[in-house]
Amino acid sequence: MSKGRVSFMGGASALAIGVAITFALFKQYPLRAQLMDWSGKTIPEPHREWSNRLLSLLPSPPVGESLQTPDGKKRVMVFMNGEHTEGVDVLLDPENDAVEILDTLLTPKLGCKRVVEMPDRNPDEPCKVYNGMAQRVTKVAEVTDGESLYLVPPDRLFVWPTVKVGRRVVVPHVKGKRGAAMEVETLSLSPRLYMLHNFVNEEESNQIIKEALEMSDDDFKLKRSSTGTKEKSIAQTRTSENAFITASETAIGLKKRIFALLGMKYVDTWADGLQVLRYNVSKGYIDHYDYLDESSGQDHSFDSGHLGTNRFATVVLYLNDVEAGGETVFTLGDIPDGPEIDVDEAIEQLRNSEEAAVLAAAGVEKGSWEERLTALCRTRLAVKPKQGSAILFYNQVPDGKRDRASRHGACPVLAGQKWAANLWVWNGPRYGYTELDDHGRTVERKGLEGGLFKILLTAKNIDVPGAALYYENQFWKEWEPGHDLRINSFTGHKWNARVGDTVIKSWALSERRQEQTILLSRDNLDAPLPKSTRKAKVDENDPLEVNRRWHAERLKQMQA
Ligand SMILES: O=C(O)CCC(=O)C(=O)O
Ligand SMILES: [Fe+2]
Repeated sequence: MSKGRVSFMGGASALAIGVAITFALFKQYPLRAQLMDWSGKTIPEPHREWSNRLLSLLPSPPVGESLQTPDGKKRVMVFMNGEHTEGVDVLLDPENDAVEILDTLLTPKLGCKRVVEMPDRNPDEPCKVYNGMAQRVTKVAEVTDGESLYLVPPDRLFVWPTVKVGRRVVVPHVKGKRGAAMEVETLSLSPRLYMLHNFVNEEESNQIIKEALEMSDDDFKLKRSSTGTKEKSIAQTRTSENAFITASETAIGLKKRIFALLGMKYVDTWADGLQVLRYNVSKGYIDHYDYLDESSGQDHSFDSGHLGTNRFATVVLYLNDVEAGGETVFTLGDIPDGPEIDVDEAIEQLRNSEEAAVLAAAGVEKGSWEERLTALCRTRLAVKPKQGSAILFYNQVPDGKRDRASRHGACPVLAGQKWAANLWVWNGPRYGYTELDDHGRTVERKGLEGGLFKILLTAKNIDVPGAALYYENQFWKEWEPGHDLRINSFTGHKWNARVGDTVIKSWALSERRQEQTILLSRDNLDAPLPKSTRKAKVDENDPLEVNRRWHAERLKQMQA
């Protein structure tokens, strides 16, 4: 709330709006705050210019104040996306329901507008209106008297409001196979972190674990993570085993449920695959950000605060109960009570506790990241896994910029085993499914109109030694004769085979058939084999080579 800018005025006044429809908006109640601009100057009623500056409008009603809603009207508080202060008090008239233009009326009044001005987009496009359960509302009939509404700019996504820690909201519209009601509980305001109670049931959890264990495809099956490493080596800072489940009925059901909870329409390419994680004793994941670096690629803009796309929200599903440890910790998060304990002191405390022996027995050394993280897990904002629950947090703030407070890690397991699954949801098509348009905006790759069709591709090399498979210009995998590659692909994808730098064969997948095979053999090449099939020696530190490795790794993850 913008303290110091609040003034009160008596009397009542109604704002006439220049539209033929008679929604009663901004009715001023006795002792309610007046409209003012950023400088604190009161805006005289006849001259109210509704601009972005007016976002500092009104404080929430004083707690405990009860004001009667005039007969037949609905009284709501309207806030900007993700906010819970500086809302405006609005009266809606259900009689105008037929008009269905809630957005158009509310938007200019709060100064809600596009975050990024685009020459080819209408600057006056109204903001979308959501209720506090992530449901889009367009008619007064869908509004409940007394509830809060949220305005979401046309180029942004709804973000769950953080009203206060401990607040619980039931979400009956998010369907799932469950007995008990699904509830969203606010755990922290910064980062925006929520506990999703009863989000997955036991049967689904077990099914996902089973599918991860049964997976045989080399690229997706349960194995040590290679995130942040050179190809084929394993990560030392992420010691869980991961598997990507991309297409099973249970995984897709969970993905859809997550999108519904976020208030988003389900689009497969707006999320990575469901990633199943298994952590044994002492295993964890160092604190990190889920969003990708803005400099990560030239062919995609990761700048989500502007025209690009990046990982927007993360949901971590807890698939079992963990005996000890295994929390998800937010190392920069606000802790509800008590002063923050300094890291060194926390490590000291840990070394004097019984847990130190557990870590030592598992080979965790003093001074290691595992030790530091375990210490932080005891002293920072941390969520204990509980079968059936999940957490949601946002990696971006409501205007799309990266949220530095979203840094988190997986605490080393201290007893038992932890099974979890995560979904990284993007604020648009994810990397690998995009191209940049004339404005540098990340858009869905052309040629994919009409919907993506998923293809399980088998790549067979009959007799061309030294070949490699490329996804457009990006290295995918070494592809030697006799070693079939199994790939999840989509219509519109372009693959090619190279020997050294020479493209010897290309394929564009256009057929909407589920299982397809591409064949590489000496007698069906597009270009002759280069003279020497011996591969050029690679300089590991060459920036292009570093970039190529990065792309190959990211793509493998995102392809899932
Ligand atoms: O396992 C967890 O609790 C968190 C995992 C995580 O942060 C990730 O996979 O990005
Ligand atoms: Fe993460």
